[in-house]
This record gives sequence, C-alpha cells and structure tokens, in this order.
Amino acid sequence: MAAQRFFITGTDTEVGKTVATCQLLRALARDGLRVAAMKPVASGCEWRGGVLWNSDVAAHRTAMNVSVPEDWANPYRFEPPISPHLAAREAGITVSLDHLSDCADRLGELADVLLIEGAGGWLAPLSEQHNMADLAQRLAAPVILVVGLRLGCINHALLSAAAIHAAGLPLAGWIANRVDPHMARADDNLAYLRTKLNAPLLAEIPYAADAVHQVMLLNAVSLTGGAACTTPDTPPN
Ligand SMILES: Nc1ncnc2c1ncn2[C@@H]1O[C@H](COP(=O)(O)OP(=O)(O)OP(=O)(O)O)[C@@H](O)[C@H]1O
Ligand SMILES: C[C@H](N)[C@H](N)CCCCCC(=O)O
Ligand SMILES: [Mg+2]
Repeated sequence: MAAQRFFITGTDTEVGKTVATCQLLRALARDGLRVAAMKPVASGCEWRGGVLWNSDVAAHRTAMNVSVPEDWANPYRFEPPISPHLAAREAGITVSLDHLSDCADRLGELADVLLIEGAGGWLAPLSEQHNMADLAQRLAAPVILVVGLRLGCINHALLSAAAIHAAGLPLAGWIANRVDPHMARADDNLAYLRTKLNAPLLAEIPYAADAVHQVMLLNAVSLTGGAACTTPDTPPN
C-alpha cells in the first residue's frame, strides 16, 4: 500500500523544517511505522567524492528506517545556496513536477509514511512556472507547517496557512519550533497562534543544540491512524 504522505513547509527558510522532519520521522518510527523522507529539490549542496551532497538529505537519512535510492529521495540537487528556480536555471535544468511525482510514488512503495521537505517557504519557486505550493498540490499531500518562533512569525504563519488553504490542501497540523532562545514573549506568541491557526499543534520543539538528533514529543494527535485530529487543552510539560 502506498505511503501516507505529508508536505513539510515552513514560515521561511532556516526555520527548522529539517529538524522537524527528522524528529517526526523518529517519532513515527518509534510507533512501528516504516518512514522515509524526500527532499525534492536541494540548493546549497557541496561536492563530496564527486557527487553533490546535501545536509538536509544527510540528516533525513539518520532518521529514516528504510533504505531508499538517493535519486528518488533527492532528485534535484544544486550547489549554490540560492532559490531553487535560480539554481536550476544556472544549471540549465528544468525541474519537472512529473518526475518529482514519479519519485514520490516510488518512495511511497517503500514506506508507510513519506515526509516531503520543501525548500524555503510555501511559495518558494522551483522554476518560472512552478513553486512549492504547486508541487504539494501535484503530490496531493496534506501540509505540515513548521513555524520558527521568532519575531515576525505570526504574520508569516498566518499568511502561509491562508495560502495553503487557498491551494485547497489540508493543513494537517503545525509545529512550533523554538529557534530563538531569546525571543521575547515566545509563549504569548505561541498562544496567539494556537487560537488563530485552524489546525492541531502537533508538537513544540525546544531550543537545543542537538535538536536535529532528537525525537519529537507529539501531542495527542493522530496523523496517521485515521482518527480525528485533536489538540489537547493543556500542552505537555
Ligand atoms: N529547535 C532548535 N534548536 C536549536 N537550533 C535549531 C532548532 N531548530 C533549528 N535549529 C537550527 O536552525 C538552523 C535551520 O534549521 P533547519 O536546517 O532545520 O531549517 P530549514 O527550514 O530546514 O531550512 P532550509 O529552508 O534551508 O531547508 C539549523 O542550523 C538548525 O540546527
Ligand atoms: C538555500 C536555502 N537554504 C534553501 N534551500 C532555499 C531557500 C529558497 C528561498 C526562496 C525565497 O523564498 O526567496
Ligand atoms: Mg531544510
């Protein structure tokens, strides 16, 4: 049976999509599920042993519990750390949604859950024609929004949620990631978002130097079991 897939987006680049993806993979694996991740397009790669290496893809590999071919998990990789549409254009490559959909289908045969991490935020472009939202639509993947808790994130989170809704995709849930340990009124910001984002808060990720290696403490929410999603009245801790 094909994997249940989720598209992991964020309020911006560098808000913790990779950290959240890795933590969620581990949490689901601990529940006995076969989990895989995909990074459809990675810009910001480096040459290692004659091949382009990407840190997001490498991090995903530490948290997956199935073996998947690199060319399916990360079909497009580019060296410069710039917007994917520019990196692809400079490389003379057109990112194909057909190809990405094909790779996601193949990966989906190997796992129970497939997490697909976008690059940048919801409308980051893949080409002159397409962006992450088009890809998520093409993959028909419910969306998980990672909110990097820092000043400005309320606006970014609500705009992202509105755009996800406008794309006709369900917001399966959101994750609050404490990327800024010095953020003033962080809890008040989080409380406001809980009242305004019309989706369950799946988890809060504390600030930690080794966050990418940790396991997500999921709230009492069913992502994969088919039961109704619920957010507890009182968050854990
Ligand atoms: N909870 C956290 N505590 C401490 N550092 C964090 C946390 N979450 C993320 N970081 C750090 O912030 C940086 C950005 O995180 P990450 O790479 O997960 O972002 P991203 O949204 O995946 O970025 P991109 O758009 O490049 O894929 C990384 O250095 C990461 O280790
Ligand atoms: C290189 C970086 N870390 C990401 N992979 C790409 C971020 C693209 C952002 C595009 C934009 O919204 O301006
Ligand atoms: Mg990332």
